[in-house]
Order: sequence, then structure tokens, then C-alpha cells
Amino acid sequence: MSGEILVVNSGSSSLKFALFEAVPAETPMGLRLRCRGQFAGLGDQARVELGAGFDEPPSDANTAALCNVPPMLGHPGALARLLEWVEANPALGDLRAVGHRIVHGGAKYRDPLRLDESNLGELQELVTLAPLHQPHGLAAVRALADLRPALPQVACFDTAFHAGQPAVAQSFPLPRRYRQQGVIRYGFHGLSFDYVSRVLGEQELPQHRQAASSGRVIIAHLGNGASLCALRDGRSVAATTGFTALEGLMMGTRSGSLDPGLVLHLILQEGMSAEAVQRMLYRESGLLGVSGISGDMRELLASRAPAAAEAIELYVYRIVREIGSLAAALGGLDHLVFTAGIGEHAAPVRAAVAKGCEWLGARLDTEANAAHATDIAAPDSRLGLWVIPTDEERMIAWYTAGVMLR
Ligand SMILES: Nc1ncnc2c1ncn2[C@@H]1O[C@H](COP(=O)(O)OP(=O)(O)O)[C@@H](O)[C@H]1O
Ligand SMILES: CC(=O)OP(=O)(O)O
Ligand SMILES: [Mg+2]
Repeated sequence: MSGEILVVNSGSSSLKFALFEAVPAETPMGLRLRCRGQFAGLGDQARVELGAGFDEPPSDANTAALCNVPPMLGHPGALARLLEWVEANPALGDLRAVGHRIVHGGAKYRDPLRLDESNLGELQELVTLAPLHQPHGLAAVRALADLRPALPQVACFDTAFHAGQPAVAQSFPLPRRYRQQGVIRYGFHGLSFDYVSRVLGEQELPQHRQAASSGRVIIAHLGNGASLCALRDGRSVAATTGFTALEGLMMGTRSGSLDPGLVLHLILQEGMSAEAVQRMLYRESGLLGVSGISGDMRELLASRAPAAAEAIELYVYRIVREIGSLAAALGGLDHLVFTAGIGEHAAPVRAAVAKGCEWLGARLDTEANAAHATDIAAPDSRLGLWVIPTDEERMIAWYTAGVMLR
């Protein structure tokens, strides 16, 4: 199989894409990236941001056709433009397959899945479990199937990486029948944890730390959505996200874990509809709700408003407390890794989290942290501290190539 694999990662207002060479590779790192980019602000302020990575730069006319988008452009329009640009681009080979990030695979789907009408219908039933993600991911599959019916499409699930967790980590203390119905803690951001854990495995560990290491790792994926994963020997053993990607940490606009009694109070005493509660918990809470300013960490770090500082304080506090919980589940901790937008770029957030983990042996190298170095632990740190940029698109391309070559 030669040519290209297109990766599509659909968010609520963005569509990230990447093209990788469609050749077999032993590891995800062995795949060659041709280019990546994203449509941001879809629906009202659409724009295209194109990353580097071309051997032959695309012609101006070609790229202008992709990048000059009307502000109201939506997901279907973005996909149509993307396809036309890829197919007209002389620097790229034929499109062999499209790989998608589909957030929820439910109880049935773990492995990467070649999509068809029947399994698409089953995945559609999971939209209420991931209202910010599942509808957009599946709409992208349908839009591409309409445009190019013969093009194979593969779903890669965020839940898959956590499927092997011990039953106790997946269980809710609810009546038994719910577990049989698939009401368990699935966990999300699995493609990111999978990738980051592989990269961590390639790092050269300083001698004193290697000796202490017995493979107990927490990865903090801090993007718009945020979660922690506890890993032992590279496998997920617990995560902060649960049945949905609402549980766990405070996020950009999501509340994270709450007292379930509070949800009952909002419905029964305050008279809120279930839909209004859903909107508040997914879209109006988290950094946005607490600060009243923005759900975007960059804006909050730049703000002098006390409410911005309060939101960041709560964000960090929640992370530190959940690290304590996962460290207990692991029976100790050897390495803490930061990834995704905030984890990779927000040095003050990393510093505050590391400070809260001093009881676990964390000592930050402040200069390395300010420089966003890979290894940010001070020489006397018992805990390994790392910054590893995630690459969900590379994982999707690798799994998609695996399905196509099977
Ligand atoms: N230089 C930066 N400093 C602080 N925060 C940043 C920086 N760059 C990005 N971020 C934050 O990263 C978050 C988005 O993370 P990202 O992983 O891109 O999100 P998504 O979940 O949409 O993939 C936003 O809160 C944004 O403010
Ligand atoms: C599952 C999830 O929360 O994803 P994201 O961080 O992309 O919103
Ligand atoms: Mg993301």
C-alpha cells in the first residue's frame, strides 16, 4: 500500500487533520508525516492553520484554495475542501484510507474498526455519552462517505487504551445490573496516553532514577478536555475520566467530578431540565465557569483578574488531589508526565502541580521547566518529571495502516 492516510480529529469547533505515508511501520514513530493542520473556529470564525512537514511545498494556488475559507464554514465544508486539496496536490500520492478519532467505542468496540453502515449506527447510539465529541466524529465519517463512497474509513477509539483495566478500577458502586448494561468507567484520551507512554519508554533515564523506577507512571493530558491516566508497565490501570469524559479533572468548560447529590439538587430543587444541566456541566463550567472570563488557559494566565487566578488555583488543586488518588492506586509513583496544550506549554501550571507533588518526591528544575525541556526534574528529584508533546494523529494513522494491511 503506498499513498497517503488522512487522519481526521473532529472537535466541537475544530477539525484537526494530518497526512501520513501509507506504508507498514513497526512503531507509530516509524510513520512518515507529510503534513498536518487544522480548521479552527468552525461555524463563525473559521480559519486554516497549516503546519510544516512537506518535502515539496504545495503550490500557492492549491494552498490558497484550502486556506481562504468563509468565516461561516462548517465541518462538512471543511472536509470537502480538505479532500479536494489533498487530491489535487501533486506533492501527495493517492488517498488510501481515512482514520478518525471516535471518542466512545462503548462496551463492544476496542480495536480499530473498519466503518460500515451497521457499526456506524451502533456508534451513533453512544452520542449522549460524549455529546461534545461523538456527533462531530461520526458526522465527519458520514460526510466523507457521501463524498467518496469507496474510500475506506477506520475508527480509532479513545476508550480502547483503558479496556484492560482491572474490574475494580472500572466499577461504579451501583446495583449490579448496571455493570451488565455496560455502565462502567471507560476512560478517555487513550490515543494520547498510548502515544506518550511509548515516547516515555524511549527516554534515557538518568541512572539514579532508573534504579528507583518500577514503571509506575501518571500521564496528565491537559488540553481543552483533561484527564490523568495511571500506568503500570505501559498499561492503563486507572483513569480520572469515567463513563463519560465529564468525570475527573476540571477542564476548559467541563466541571469534572461533582457530588452527584448536587446534580439531583439542580434538577429537583432548582427545577433545571436535564438538558440545561448537561449544557452547564459540559459547556459553561470548568475554567470558563469559575473565572467568568475564558475557558482558555492562555487567556487566564495573561489576565490580572482575581477570578482568573482562582480558576487556575482550583484547576491545579484538582490535578494534585487526583494525582494523590492515582498514586495510591499504583502503590507509589516513579514518573509524572505532562502533555497536550496546557501540559506542553503552560510552565506556571506545571510548576504549581510539581509543587503540590513534593510529598511524592517531585523537585522541579525551574529553568528546564521554563524552557519546556523534555526532562524537567531537578537532579535531586525522586520523581521523574517530563514534558512530552502528544500526537493522537500519529497513533490514528498507525492503527489505520494496521487495519488496512491486515
Ligand atoms: N502557550 C500556552 N500557554 C498556556 N496555555 C496554552 C498555550 N498554548 C495552548 N494552551 C492551552 O491549551 C489548551 C488547548 O489544548 P489542546 O490540547 O490544543 O486542546 P484540544 O483538547 O482542543 O486538542 C487551551 O486551554 C490553551 O489555552
Ligand atoms: C475526550 C475528550 O475530552 O477529548 P478532548 O480533550 O479533545 O475534548
Ligand atoms: Mg485534544
